[in-house]
Amino acid sequence: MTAPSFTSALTTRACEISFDNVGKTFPDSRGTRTVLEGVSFTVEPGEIISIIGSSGCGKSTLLRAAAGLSTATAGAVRIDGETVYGLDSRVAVGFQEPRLLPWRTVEKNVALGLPRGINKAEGRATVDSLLNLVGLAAYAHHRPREISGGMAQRASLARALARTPGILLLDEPFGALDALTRIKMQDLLLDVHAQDPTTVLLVTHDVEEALYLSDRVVVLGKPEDDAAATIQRIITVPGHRPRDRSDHQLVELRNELLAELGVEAH
Ligand SMILES: Nc1ncnc2c1ncn2[C@@H]1O[C@H](COP(=O)(O)OP(=O)(O)OP(=O)(O)O)[C@@H](O)[C@H]1O
Repeated sequence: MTAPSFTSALTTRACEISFDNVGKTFPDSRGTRTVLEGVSFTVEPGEIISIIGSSGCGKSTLLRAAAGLSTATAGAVRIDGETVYGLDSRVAVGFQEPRLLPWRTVEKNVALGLPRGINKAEGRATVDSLLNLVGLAAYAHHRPREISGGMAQRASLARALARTPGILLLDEPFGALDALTRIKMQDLLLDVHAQDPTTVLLVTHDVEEALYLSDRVVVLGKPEDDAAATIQRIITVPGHRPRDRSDHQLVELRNELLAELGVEAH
């Protein structure tokens, strides 16, 4: 199924985001603990990059630093060359939970993502077009409790897109959805990106999802158990989107990555 075309009143200008020797140290009961160290890579404008790695290795920590929700304790995150110091109007973030306001309708929740200062007519046109895009036009006046989890996640994606972000940061956005809904959401994200190719940085536990969606996959990991995590390798995914999920090259790469993450795949 192809999503209806998206005609926003606004246009996206995809940004570059770069990580320059990024590190993060947290205080803990024994003093401090360095979770991430020496992370350097650049996401080109319009590129989709996934970050994978075992649980607790620091994927969300890296994304939070990119979102300006926390600060890197070493190195810098830069958007189009400018260091990130806090929330940036060019960035939108989507999480595993839809985080919709329960007392607002779907339409009003999506409108929350609109950039400040946008005029009413433009805002309305953008929200209508996004609701169409994510297949929620008929549910515009419903409250979050009246729609399914998958629909709520689509509303959340629409809210992130309402900002026409130069960078879309997604932390396990489809992780809580059933397998079928997850596949539909992945294809929706690809449709949206094909129509308006913004820069996407996605954290996922799902190696298959990373390979299906991304231009490149960043593998985070720890060289030793008690060390900080850093980049193990960056893989350029073969082929072009939309990819064939059963492509033998992808299946082999998936098995190789799962083995690296400590899972034997058959
Ligand atoms: N605010 C914080 N204070 C102290 N430690 C933290 C804080 N946030 C994260 N950590 C620690 O940093 C490490 C990395 O956490 P993070 O959530 O980034 O990992 P992750 O790779 O996203 O994990 P998962 O895949 O399980 O979601 C964890 O050990 C976590 O306990």
